[in-house]
Amino acid sequence: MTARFGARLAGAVAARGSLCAGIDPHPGLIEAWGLPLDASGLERFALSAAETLGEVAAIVKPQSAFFEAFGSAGVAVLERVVDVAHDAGALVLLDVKRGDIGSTMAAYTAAYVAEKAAFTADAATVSPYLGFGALDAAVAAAREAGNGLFVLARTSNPEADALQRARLEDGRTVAQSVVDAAADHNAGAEPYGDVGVVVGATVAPGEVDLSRLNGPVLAPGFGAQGATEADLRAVFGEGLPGLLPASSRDLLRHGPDPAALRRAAQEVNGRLAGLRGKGQ
Ligand SMILES: O=C(O)c1cc(=O)[nH]c(=O)n1[C@@H]1O[C@H](COP(=O)(O)O)[C@@H](O)[C@H]1O
Repeated sequence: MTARFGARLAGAVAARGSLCAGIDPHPGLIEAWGLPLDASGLERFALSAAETLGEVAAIVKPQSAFFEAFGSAGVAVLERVVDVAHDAGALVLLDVKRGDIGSTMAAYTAAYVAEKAAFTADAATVSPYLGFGALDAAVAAAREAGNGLFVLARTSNPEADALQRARLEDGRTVAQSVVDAAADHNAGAEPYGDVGVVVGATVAPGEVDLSRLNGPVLAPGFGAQGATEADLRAVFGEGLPGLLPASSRDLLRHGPDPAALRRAAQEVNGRLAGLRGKGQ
C-alpha cells in the first residue's frame, strides 16, 4: 500500500530538500523562453519545467490558472505536467485553490485528490473561506486516497490582511482558526499529518502559531514577492517540520536551459537546508 501523503512528503523532503518548485507559466515567461504564446508554447514550457524541476525538487506546484487560460488544450497540458513530474520523481501539489459548499467540494475532490481522481496529484490547495467545515468531506476523501490538502490560512498577498487578521469572538484571528482546524485533522500523525496550511513567507513574524499544526506548511512569497531566507527564519523559525518554501517566477526565470534551471533549484534547496530540522 502506498504511504499516506504526509509520510511521502517527509520522505521526499529528507531526500531532496524542502523547496516547493512552482510551475507558473506566465505569458511573459513563455515568451522569455522564446516560445510562442499559444498551447504549443505552454506545452513546451510546462513539460520542460516539470521534467527538470521534478528531478530535483521534493514537490512541484503547477498553478492551474495559467493552464486554464489556454482552455481545454491547457488543461490537457496540466494533466501531462502531473505525470511528467511524477515520472521525474517529485510529488505534485496542484494549485487550484478550490473552495465551495460541501456538495460541490465533493466534485472538486473527485477532480483532484480523491481515489481515482481525474488528475493524479498528491495534494491540492483549497480555500476555507466558505467555512472550514465545508472542507471536511474533502479532507476525508483525500486521506482515504492517501493524498493531502493545503488549506489557505494566512496568504502572502497584502489584500488578505484585513480578512485573515480579523478576530473571532474567541479572540483568535481568522487565520489562526484555520490553522487550528487543520491541526485537529493532523493530531497524532507521524511524522506529520496530511492537512497542510498555506502561510505566506511575507507575513509578520508571530502572526500565526503553528506549534500544534503537526502538518506541512506551504510558504509562498519567497523569491519574486520579496521574502528572503531571513524572512522565512523570522516567520517560521528553524527546524519547523514540513516547512515548504515555494518559489515560482524566481526559479523559472532561469530557463529555458534545463541545466541552468536545475542549478537554480539546487542552489535554493542548498540555502534552505539550514532551516530544516533534524531528520527532515
Ligand atoms: O497557494 C499558493 O500557492 C499561494 C498562496 C499564497 O498565499 N500566495 C501565493 O503566491 N500563492 C501561489 O504561489 C505562487 C507564487 O508565485 P511566485 O510569486 O512567482 O513565486 C503563485 O502560484 C501563487 O498563486
